[in-house]
Amino acid sequence: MSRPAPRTTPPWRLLLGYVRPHRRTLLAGALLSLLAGAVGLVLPLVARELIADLSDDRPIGGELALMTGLVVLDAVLGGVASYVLRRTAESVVLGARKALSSYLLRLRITAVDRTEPGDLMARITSDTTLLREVTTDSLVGLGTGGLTLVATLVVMGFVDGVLLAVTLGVVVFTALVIGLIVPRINRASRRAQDAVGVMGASLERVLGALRTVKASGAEHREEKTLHSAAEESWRQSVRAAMWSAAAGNTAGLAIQVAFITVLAVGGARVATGAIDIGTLVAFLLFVFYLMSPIQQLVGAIAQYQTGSAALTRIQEALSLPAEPTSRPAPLPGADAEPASVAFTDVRFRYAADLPFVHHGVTFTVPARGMTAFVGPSGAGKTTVFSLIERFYDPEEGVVTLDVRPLADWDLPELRSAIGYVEQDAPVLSGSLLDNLLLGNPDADDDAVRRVVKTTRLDGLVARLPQGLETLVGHRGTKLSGGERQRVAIARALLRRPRLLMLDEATSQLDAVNEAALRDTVADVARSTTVLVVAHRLSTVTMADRIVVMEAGRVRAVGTHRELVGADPLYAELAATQFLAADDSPEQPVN
Ligand SMILES: Nc1ncnc2c1ncn2[C@@H]1O[C@H](COP(=O)(O)OP(=O)(O)OP(=O)(O)O)[C@@H](O)[C@H]1O
Repeated sequence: MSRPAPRTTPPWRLLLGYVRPHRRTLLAGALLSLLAGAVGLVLPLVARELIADLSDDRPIGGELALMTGLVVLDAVLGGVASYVLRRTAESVVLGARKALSSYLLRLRITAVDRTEPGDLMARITSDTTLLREVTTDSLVGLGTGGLTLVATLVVMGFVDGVLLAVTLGVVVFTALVIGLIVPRINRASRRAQDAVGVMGASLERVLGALRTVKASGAEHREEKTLHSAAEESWRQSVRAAMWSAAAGNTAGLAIQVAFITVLAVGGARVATGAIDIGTLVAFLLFVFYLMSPIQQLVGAIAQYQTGSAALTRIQEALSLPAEPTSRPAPLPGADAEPASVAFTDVRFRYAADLPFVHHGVTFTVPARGMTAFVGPSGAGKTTVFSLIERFYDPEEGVVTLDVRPLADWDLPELRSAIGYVEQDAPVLSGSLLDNLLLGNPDADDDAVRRVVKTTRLDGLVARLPQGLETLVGHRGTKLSGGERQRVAIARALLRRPRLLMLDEATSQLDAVNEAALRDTVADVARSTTVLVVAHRLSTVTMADRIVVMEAGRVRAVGTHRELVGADPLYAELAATQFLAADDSPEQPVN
């Protein structure tokens, strides 16, 4: 699914969209089960023949063979039908899961900021599962039940029109009652699924920070939140079950009422000679025969309500803003030129109801060399990187890469030019090698070895039992903070980016590793454009250019030496946090 589904799409259309690719198999399954039903209907007729032959002392071998054949055929047809239907239903679930997971991977970061990942996970795992029953019970039930109902009513019409009108009166009245119940099933199912989403979100929150939860002694409170979400889901599911049962029983009751009414009206008609007693008996049998399709239909409608609540939740996820689909772009080649970056009067806020973070940011970074961003916490330094990656778009002003506005870039092409080490240097579960290759799966062994050496991970790799194949645990918990940072840097370097962005990438490193990485970064900066958000002056003093930011504005740009003299804020930062101006190596501004 490449476009968000419009909010107005009714759930059944969405369902048909998922079912359409499997309509032939679904139809085949439905026909097979109808056929199995028809074979089942023939059996009593053969049995009647058999009994007649027995009482007339005629041989019954033929009927016995036929009945055996029919029983086997019925079982085979029924088995195949249920396999085909179930398989189709699983394919529908698969289709929905694939569409939804592809879509969620393309979500815009603005959408991710506004949603709970745990709830989105519940939509992919739990809500899609509900489509299985909707496909088989609901769609097939509606088809086969509806068909049988209509066929039976037609036959009943031939038997006696007046009695049919009486039966229809009862059926229509029941339909109205069930029509009142159905929205309640939908509402309760929706709330039950929402509660599952809340549970997913709470679980994700707790498991993502279990150490902090334990250290804060918050298990008990978190447990309460989880339990109350689980209980809410239970309460609402039970409510849905109650209304479903009420709908089913209403259908059963309606048949009894129809039976009594037909008996009374039919009896009167027999008394007046309008119909004979045989017709009345036949009609009453048909009334009972109606029970099965009506209950099948009611079951299908009730099931559809649960499914449509799930479909609505799926549809909501598919309506979140996403990035356009496009082919993955190749990484820049070894001879690719470094990129230049410029911000012109950029004004940006994370959401319309939040204050502006950038109030007209302007700076230019030429190709090659290292530019450091410094300034107080919250000044908007990390936001600069987020805008360059196009996680967000500025409200006003222009950001360019290679003098080309970012809006004119193909997104994968833009991102393939950039290596980005985030502030908290995330490491994904999997092996160390998986993590290194995340940004460049085609990197050869040599490149990996080189980058492992330059980021000083070689000691770690040698120490680990399975070397690069060692699993690093959920979020890289088996690594130290400094090791995680070096993995993140190695991953970014392996992409051979035209622009390398490091957000406090050396903050957790010890002095030896930091010095080594500083040399590596200085080396990289000779052939690539490097942007660093720096909190340490050791990083800053080696920069070719420093951009001092304060409260969403650029205060000053210059070298360490220039800024210590020219910018009071920078001088203060240097005096309190960093080093003295003399520590600056002689570096020209590009
Ligand atoms: N995803 C977000 N949604 C809403 N507000 C955000 C988001 N990310 C950052 N902010 C806000 O934007 C402002 C600037 O954040 P930013 O991370 O760019 O600052 P920074 O200069 O990098 O700070 P630090 O040095 O502390 O990392 C902060 O006030 C922050 O609360």
